[in-house]
Amino acid sequence: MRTPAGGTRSGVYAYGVNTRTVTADVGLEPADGSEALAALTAAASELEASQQPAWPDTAALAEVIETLSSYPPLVFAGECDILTDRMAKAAVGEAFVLQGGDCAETFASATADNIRDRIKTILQMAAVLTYGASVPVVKIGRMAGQYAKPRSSTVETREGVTLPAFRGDMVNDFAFHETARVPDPQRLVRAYHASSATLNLVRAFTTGGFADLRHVHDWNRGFVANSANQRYEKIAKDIDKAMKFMAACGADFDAMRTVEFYAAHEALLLDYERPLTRIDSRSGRLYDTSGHFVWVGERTRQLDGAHVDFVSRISNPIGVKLGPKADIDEVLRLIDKVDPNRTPGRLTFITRMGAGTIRDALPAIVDKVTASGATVTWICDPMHGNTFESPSGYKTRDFEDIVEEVRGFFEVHQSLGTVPGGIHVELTGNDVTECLGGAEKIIDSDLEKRYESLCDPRLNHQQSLELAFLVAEMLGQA
Ligand SMILES: O=C[C@H](O)[C@H](O)COP(=O)(O)O
Ligand SMILES: C=C(OP(=O)(O)O)C(=O)O
Repeated sequence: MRTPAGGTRSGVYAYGVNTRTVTADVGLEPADGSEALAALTAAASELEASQQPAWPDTAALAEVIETLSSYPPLVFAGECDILTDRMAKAAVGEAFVLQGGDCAETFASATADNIRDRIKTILQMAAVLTYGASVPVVKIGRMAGQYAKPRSSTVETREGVTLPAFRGDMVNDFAFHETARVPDPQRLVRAYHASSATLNLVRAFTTGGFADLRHVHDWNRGFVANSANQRYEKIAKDIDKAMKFMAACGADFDAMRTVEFYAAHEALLLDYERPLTRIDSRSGRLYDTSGHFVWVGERTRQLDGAHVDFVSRISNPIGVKLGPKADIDEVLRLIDKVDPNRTPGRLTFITRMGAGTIRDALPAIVDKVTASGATVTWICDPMHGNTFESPSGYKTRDFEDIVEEVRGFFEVHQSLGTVPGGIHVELTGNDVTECLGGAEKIIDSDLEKRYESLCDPRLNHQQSLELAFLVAEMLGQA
């Protein structure tokens, strides 16, 4: 798509992302990405894409894809590039990444209070981690797009009735009846609007004064006072002292009222991600404008599959999940495919091995990747390798296992001289009872009290902060 030279700058062009329909008019001949975009679209029909819904109404789907293609980008190419730089810093220990948010966002829970509380939790965690790591924390919400889920089974059976599995609000409804579970492409459009509203609020909260470090520190003091844990108290007191010292030195706290905050989700539903992929008019490169950072999951990272092909064609920073059975040759080929130019910050491996497995499974992978000369960012997801069914029948995780996997992650990297670049957690700002343990000592019989996740169990507000204090200790010792 070449655009005519001369004229005035269009708003869309100014942010560095061209839509398919908007022609920028800026006196420059922007790079042409139309061939790359056509190839990306063509790959849609050529490659096997796992974990996609069987949309019953393909004409309705085609209309929705057209609609999404005409909508404005949710994020901008320039923002994605900044995040790539931040991820590059995390790869070499000059930053630490905190990715967190719901397992599965829902349309109903995209409320101002829920979004505020999740951001608040992430900001509180980030303040503690910044102190522990003594480097900037890159804050990334698992939000504004995390509406689709890969499933172990295509169906769910309850009391002898078998229906299609719930695949996330972007696909079907959680209610267990036949019509609710039929994949409805209109939900892709709803997901776009819910993501747009969420991002709007995220941008307001993170730039409008809510994120002021002084408030965040006060919230943490409140948490520590209630927790009565001396280890956390010590860290909070140390942060207090550091802030007083900074104030005495004349630090401008007003300049710390805003924070950078990025949005991430699994690039699972290609019928959503492809139409939101746009040409960056500065460079002609493609960006998936549905989120700043997108990742490919453990179930969809086939080398010759559509997901890996898709992310290899876009220029966002990319994550790939690696489970305990990840094959090292496959991992090296993934690097060649997703990061052929070895761009710092481009590729993040999010390892999710399990607390009992990480010390055995991770070293060989990190070692071989390092030996290959590639620099990737290593992030620990201590959630997905530690899920089990409790005696009362809830899918849960134990807080101790989660902490233990992060501890193993740090130990492995320390022993290899490589960099533990961040953590990726499923969390909520609410007081749910989904994961066992933590200072509140949630036990199996508590799970039913407030189990609200529609898929996997999340850390609640309190458990999330505890994790941050414990990881800050690990960072302090690293
Ligand atoms: O979040 C990850 C997966 O979508 C989830 O663990 C799959 O859950 P299932 O095994 O219940 O399908
Ligand atoms: C599905 C997820 O994880 P994984 O691909 O690691 O199982 C997830 O993070 O939502």
